[in-house]
Parts: sequence; structure tokens; C-alpha cells
Amino acid sequence: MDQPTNAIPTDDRARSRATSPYRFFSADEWAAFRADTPLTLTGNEIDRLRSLNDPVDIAEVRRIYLSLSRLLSAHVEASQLLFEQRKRFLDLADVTKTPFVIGIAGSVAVGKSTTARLLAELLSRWPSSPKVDLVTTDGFLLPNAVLRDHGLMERKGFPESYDIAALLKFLSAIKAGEPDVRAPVYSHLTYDVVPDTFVTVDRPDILVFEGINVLQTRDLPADGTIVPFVSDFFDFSIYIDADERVIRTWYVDRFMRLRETAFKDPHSFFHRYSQVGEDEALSIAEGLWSDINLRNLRENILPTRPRADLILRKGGDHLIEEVALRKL
Ligand SMILES: Nc1ncnc2c1ncn2[C@@H]1O[C@H](COP(=O)(O)OP(=O)(O)O)[C@@H](O)[C@H]1O
Ligand SMILES: CC(C)(COP(=O)(O)O)[C@@H](O)C(=O)NCCC(=O)O
Repeated sequence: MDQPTNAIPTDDRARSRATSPYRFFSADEWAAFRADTPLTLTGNEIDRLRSLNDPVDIAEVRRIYLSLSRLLSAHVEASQLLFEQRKRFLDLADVTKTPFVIGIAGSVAVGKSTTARLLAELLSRWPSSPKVDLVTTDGFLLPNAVLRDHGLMERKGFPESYDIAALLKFLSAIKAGEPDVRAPVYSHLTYDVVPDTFVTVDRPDILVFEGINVLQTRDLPADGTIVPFVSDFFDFSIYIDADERVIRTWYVDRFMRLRETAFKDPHSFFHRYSQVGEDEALSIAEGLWSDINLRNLRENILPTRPRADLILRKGGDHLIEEVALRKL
């Protein structure tokens, strides 16, 4: 098996950590920062928020998410204070408050959705009861008909498979404080964007924006035109990390579980995979992982990790074993 690209030899790791822009914490060290942050979610609520195959529980929320919630609360408060001060300074009485945007990046199957849902729920339960919305980038994928026309069906999730202009337009409207901004919706059942269906985001205090591509940059136009990156709209970004061999196992296990559940639905794009034998299904899942998702991880997702403000690194059991917080 290939050497995973995100595994760092121990000696090199110690050396590179000394000069790293991040400070690294074990899960227990990180947990100490929660201080007196109250736990506002019950075990049953956490069960509802987690994805298939993700064992996150109340202990993990206490260990990792309460400190994270406290850190984010400090960032949100600081940005609100800055906004008020700037407004006075610039005498801009009519300027609207804009949402605090949190980007969540990481590989397919690393568990971004669970983290995004948990965070959104925890933040909405702060004493100030902020309005928190959650949007995923899959709605901005090009429809399958377009991907097929361009020979991109095997490139789903790669940068060229997204309508990046629509995605930037969406975020720019959100950051401009516009009301009722619409985002398209993706269905994992049909494996396609749902026609004429949108979620509406109406001036939240916080927007959690989750997807594999959210920290990506791209070549700038030669004519010097200034075009933003998605992350230009972020106030805070999180990368969910794990050894690629571990993510492969999660992807394949999830595929085999979906075969017993979602794929049984005749409307499922993957329905045919619930009809084939276990060995064939396994090799299909492994093929999808290595030909599409692993390639994308190595070429386009992992290279964005150093751009995150915070990296949550998971162990094989899906639990977060290390947190890296950007110092600079
Ligand atoms: N083929 C599928 N059918 C049904 N649900 C899926 C399928 N693939 C992924 N999902 C679900 O979609 C969500 C997003 O998955 P993914 O993009 O792999 O990100 P992550 O695992 O990091 O949250 C997860 O909740 C996952 O369980
Ligand atoms: C839809 C996805 C590209 C993830 O999209 P995201 O919300 O991260 O933008 C991914 O879940 C996916 O379907 N990948 C294609 C290869 C596969 O079927 O696994």
C-alpha cells in the first residue's frame, strides 16, 4: 500500500513542530480550555446530529467541542466589537451587520457534516441565542448532465466540478448582509443537484459553510483581475484531518453500510450496488475511493490544510486525538 501523504515521521514531526505556525494540543489539554462552558446538548440530541458510522458522543462533545465553542464565541464577540467600533469610526450608521462565517474543510468521508451540525447546534445555544445557518458546498456542484457533457463524472468533488462563480456570488451576498440568499441543494440519493430547489439563508449571525473545497485557491487571471477565493469570506476556518488510510476505511465501511440502507431505495443512484455481491461491492467502493476521492484528497484537499485556523486530527476510532491552533 502507498505511504500516506499526510503521515509525518516522528523526528521530522518534532522538528517541524518547533517552527510550525500552529500550537498542538492533545485532546485532554484542549479539553481544559472549556473552563465553565456549559454542556447544552443531550446524548439523544448528539445521536440525532451525527452521521452514519460516526461514533461521536457526549464525552467527545465535552472533550473537544466545548473548548471550540468557547474559542469561537471569543472570535464572534471580538468581530462584533470591531464592527461596532469601525461603524462609529467611519460614521457609517446605515452599514448592516454581516454574518460571521466559519468554513469547515476536509476529505470526503472524514466527518465534516457531523462536526458542522454539532457546531451549528452548540453555537445556536449560546446565551445570546444567535441565528446559525449551515450550508454545504455540494449544492454548488454542476448538475450531472453538465458534468457528463464535459466528461467530468469521474471528477465529482474536484475543483472543476463546482460552479465556483455561483458559490462566490452566494458568499458575497451573505457577507454583504443581503436578506433571503438562496443556495442550491444536492441529493446523495440521486447523486445530483436537485432542480429548482434551494435553501434560503436570511441574515444569520453565524454561517457554517462546509465542504471539501472551501479552502482551495486557484490560479489568478493573467490580466490582473481581482477575483476572491472562497476563504476570503471566512472569519474562521477548520480542517478535519485523519490519516488517509483511516479515511479510506471509513469511506469503504460507509459505502457497505449504505448498501444495506440508502442504496436499497430504487431511486438511489447507487441502487445497482445493493444488487451485486459483497466482494464486487467492496471493489467498487475501493475503486471510487482510490480513483476519485483519494486523488482529490492528495491533489486538492490536503494541500489546503495549512490554510486553516484550526486543525482537528482524528484517530482511527473517529475521535479527535489532537488539535492544532494557528498561533500567527
Ligand atoms: N452515497 C451516499 N448516499 C447517502 N448518503 C451519503 C452518501 N455519501 C455520503 N453521504 C452522506 O453525506 C454526508 C456528507 O458526506 P461527505 O461529503 O463524504 O462528507 P463527510 O463524511 O466529511 O461529512 C454524510 O452525512 C454522509 O453520511
Ligand atoms: C458530493 C461530494 C463531492 C462532497 O461534496 P461537498 O459537500 O464536500 O462539496 C462527495 O460526497 C462525492 O459524492 N464524491 C464523488 C465520488 C463518490 O461517489 O464518492
